[in-house]
Amino acid sequence: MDTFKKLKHFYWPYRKYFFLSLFSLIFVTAITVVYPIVLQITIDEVVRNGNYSWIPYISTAFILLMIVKGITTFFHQYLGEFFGINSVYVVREELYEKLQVLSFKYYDNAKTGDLMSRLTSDVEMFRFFLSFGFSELIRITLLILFSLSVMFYYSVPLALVTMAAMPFLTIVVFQFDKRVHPAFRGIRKSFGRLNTRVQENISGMNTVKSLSREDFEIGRFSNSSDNYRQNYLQTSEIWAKFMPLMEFIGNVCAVALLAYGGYLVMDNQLELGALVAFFNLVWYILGPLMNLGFVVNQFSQAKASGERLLEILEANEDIVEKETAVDKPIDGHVTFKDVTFTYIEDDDKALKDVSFDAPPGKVIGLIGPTGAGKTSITQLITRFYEPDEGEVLVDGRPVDDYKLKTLRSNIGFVLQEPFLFSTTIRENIAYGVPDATDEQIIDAAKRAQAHDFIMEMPKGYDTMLGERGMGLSGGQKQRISIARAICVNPSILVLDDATSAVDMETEFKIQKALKEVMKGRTTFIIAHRISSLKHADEILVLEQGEIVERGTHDYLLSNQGPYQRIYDIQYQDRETIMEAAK
Ligand SMILES: Nc1ncnc2c1ncn2[C@@H]1O[C@H](COP(=O)(O)OP(=O)(O)OP(=O)(O)O)[C@@H](O)[C@H]1O
Repeated sequence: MDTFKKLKHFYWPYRKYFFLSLFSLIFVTAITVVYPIVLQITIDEVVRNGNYSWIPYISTAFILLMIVKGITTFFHQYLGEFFGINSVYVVREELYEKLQVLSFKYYDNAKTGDLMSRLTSDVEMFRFFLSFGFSELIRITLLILFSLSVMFYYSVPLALVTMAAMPFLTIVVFQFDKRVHPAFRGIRKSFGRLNTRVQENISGMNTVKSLSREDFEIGRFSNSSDNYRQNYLQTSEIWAKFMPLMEFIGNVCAVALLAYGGYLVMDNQLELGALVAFFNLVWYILGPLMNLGFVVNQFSQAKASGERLLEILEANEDIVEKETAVDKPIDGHVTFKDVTFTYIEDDDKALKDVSFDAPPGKVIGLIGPTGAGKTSITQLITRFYEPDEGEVLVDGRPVDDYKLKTLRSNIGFVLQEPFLFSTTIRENIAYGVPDATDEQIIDAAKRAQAHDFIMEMPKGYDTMLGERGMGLSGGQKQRISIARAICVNPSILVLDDATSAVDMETEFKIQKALKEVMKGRTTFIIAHRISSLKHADEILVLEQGEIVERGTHDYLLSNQGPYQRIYDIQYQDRETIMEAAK
C-alpha cells in the first residue's frame, strides 16, 4: 500500500468523484441483491401460495428498480473513469516535468524505451486500477456484505456453512497475490526492455543498415521478446494454477450448501424459494471472491506500475537551483579555478585541475585527442554536471549562484550533430525564443547563411522537417542550428566540432556564419582541426583531462609541444604526402 500512499496526492484531490461513484455503486450493488429476493417471493408467494395478483406489482417494482440501476450504473462508471483519468493526467504532467528537470547524470543511465513505457503503459495500468480496480474491490466487499445479510436473514445455519469456505478462499487469494506481484513486476520490466530495443533500433537504423547488422538486431529483438514471453507465461502459469483451485473451493462450498439446504427444505425448516434465492446469493459471494483474484492481479499490476512511476518521480535531482539564485544579465566572463571532475564515481577523472580565464568577447580554442575532456569543460559551464573540486565562475559568480534558466539561456550551443525537431524550419530556428518575430528569425537565418537555401524550399520557413531533421543535408542542419543560436543571442557560445561533418565549400559558408554569430560573444571552439581555431585568443591543449599547453596559435607553433605535433600531422605531413603523390 506504500506505493499508493506515496502517490496519494495525485488522486486524493479528485476523491469527490470517487466517492460519488462509490455512492452510486452502493445502489447498483443493493439492487443486484434484490434479484434473488424477487425470485424467492415469486416462488414462495406467487407460485406456491397462489398470490397471482402480486405479479403486476412485482413486475412494476422490478422495472422501476432496473431503471434506477441503469441510472446509477451510468454515474458509477462515468465518475469512476473521471476520477481515474483526471488523476493520471496530473501524474503524467508531473512525470514529464520531472523528466525535464532531471540532470544529464540521470539520462546517462536511463533508457529511452523504458522511460517511454513508464510514461505510457505504466501510467495506463495505474489509471485502470484507479478507474475500475478500486471500485471493483469495494463492489466485491459490498456484494459479499449485502448477500451475507440477506442469507443470515433467510437462515443462520445455512449462512454459516457458506461462510466456512471463505477463510480458505481468502488464504488462496492472499497466496496468489504474493506470487503474482513479483511476476507482474517482471513483466513490466521486460516490457520496458522490449521498448528500449525497438526505440534504439529505429533511432540507430542508419548504423544498423550500413553495418548490415539487421540479422543481429532481429536476434536481439527476439531475445527481448522471448524474455517478455517467458515472463508472461510464468505469470499465466500462476494464474492458471490458482483459478481452478479457487473455483474448486467455491464448488465444494456450493455442494455443501445444496446438501444441507436440501435437508432443511425437506425438514420444513426452510422455504423452497429461500433455498433457490440462497443458491443465487452464494454465487454473489463466491463469484466476487474468485474475481478477487482478477482484482488482486490488477492491483499487483498497478502497484508494480506505481513503483516504476515513483522511481522517476523520486529520482534524485542532483542539479538543484539555490533559493537565492539570481537572474542577472550575463556578460560572458568564464573562469575555471582548479576544476576536477568525474562523470561516474571511482572512474578516471574527465578533468584534472583545469584553470583558465575567458574574458567577455574572447575566443577560446579547445583542442586535443578524443576523450581529452574538451566537451566536459563546456558541460560544466552550463551546469549540466557539477565539478568534484574547484570552481566554475561566470562573471565572477559561481555558476550555481544563477538561476538555471538564466545561465543556460545565456549559453548557445552549435553541436556537431545538431538536433532538429520534426516541425517547421521557423519553429526550429525560434526554439530558444518562442516569441521571436519573423524579422528576427529571417535575420538570424540570413546571418547563418541559411536564408537562401530555406527560400529555395517549396514552403520556405514553413517547410516541415522529418524526425531528427531528415530532408536536410548535414551542412544545412548545421546552419539552421547556428541560426537558432543567433536567435537566442547568448553571451557565451560553444561550437562543438561544428564544422567537422561538412565539405570544404560548406565549411567555408559555415565559417562565415560562425564569424557572424561569434561577434561580441565569449566563444569556446572545440575542434580537431587547427584551421577551425587558429584565430582564437587562447588555445587550450588538453590531454587526458589536463591542460598540457596553452597560448596563441603563433606561440604554440614555436613551443615544440603537443600543439606543434598536431600541426605537423595536419599540415606539414600532409604537404609531404601531397608532394610524394605528385
Ligand atoms: N556521460 C558520460 N558518462 C561517463 N563518462 C563520460 C561521459 N561523457 C564523457 N565521458 C568520459 O569523459 C572523458 C572526457 O570526455 P569528453 O567528451 O569531454 O572528451 P572530448 O575531448 O570532448 O572528446 P571528443 O573529441 O571525442 O568529443 C572521456 O574519457 C569520456 O569517456
